[in-house]
Amino acid sequence: MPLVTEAPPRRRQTHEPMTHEAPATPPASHPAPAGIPAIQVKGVDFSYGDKKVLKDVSLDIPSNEVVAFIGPSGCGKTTLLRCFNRMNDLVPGARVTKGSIIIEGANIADKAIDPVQLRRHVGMVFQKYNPFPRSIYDNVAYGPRTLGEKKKSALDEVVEKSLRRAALWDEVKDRLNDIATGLSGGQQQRLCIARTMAVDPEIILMDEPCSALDPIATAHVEDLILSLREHYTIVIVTHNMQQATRVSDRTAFFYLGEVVEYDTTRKIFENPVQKRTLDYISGRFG
Ligand SMILES: Nc1ncnc2c1ncn2[C@@H]1O[C@H](COP(=O)(O)OP(=O)(O)OP(=O)(O)O)[C@@H](O)[C@H]1O
Repeated sequence: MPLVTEAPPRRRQTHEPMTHEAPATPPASHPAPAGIPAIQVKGVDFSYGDKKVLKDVSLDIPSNEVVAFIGPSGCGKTTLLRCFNRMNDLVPGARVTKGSIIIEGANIADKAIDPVQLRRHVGMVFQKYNPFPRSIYDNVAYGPRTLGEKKKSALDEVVEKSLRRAALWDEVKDRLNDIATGLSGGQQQRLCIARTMAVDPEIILMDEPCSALDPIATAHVEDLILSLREHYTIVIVTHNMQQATRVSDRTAFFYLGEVVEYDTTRKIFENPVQKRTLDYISGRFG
């Protein structure tokens, strides 16, 4: 089903719409047909109060790719990421003042879009892992339970599937009732990714997901990101340019609220067109 009932179906037929009417059956993942971007950003300006922080940003994020946002601090990467699931709605005075963001063929600013449903389609993983102080099982089962799933067998299934997808199952299968905050940092971040996946999003936003992790835990999460591309579209904000080269298919370089250059990651890092991109990736500023 599409995000809004009046739009023609463009993606998964079984997916719950982002409008208020929720179907009873949990959806299955079906990536968009090739050629339809998962996210289209068209000429977006964004302001916090009267401070404009994004200026005429346009880019298409293809389905089932990993797209990295890079650029110096304060250039608007996280702001754009948080536009994709309307997290900025929670910030007083924050708003898109021009342009549109299209996900699954629907303008996500449309009144028919329910932000809660939108956040099911567009999940988010934060910089600082933030599991609930409850069991490993309960963390992953939380989303499906909130959506009304009560059957133990169905919850068991989604918990196992999500933990397997997060490459964590083998490490935690014998202690699912242990408190989640007792896991290592890297395991907690992978648990948060499993929790995000448990409600079957199509897009996962990651805001510097490895910045609080040591190199080994970072490597695990990077491997995970690469394996998840098969099922999800991933947008990752990172300050780590090696990480962008390791995990992403495309990279957007932001500077002072604008997208200076957006291309395949190889092109951005090996042969950028813009001098500012070259200066940034070669460490001349930032
Ligand atoms: N809640 C807010 N209220 C007001 N201004 C904000 C808010 N959040 C961010 N900003 C400002 O918006 C601009 C862009 O911030 P944003 O966090 O999107 O940049 P960023 O590129 O992600 O930076 P970093 O890499 O440091 O996380 C900055 O000038 C920042 O100070």
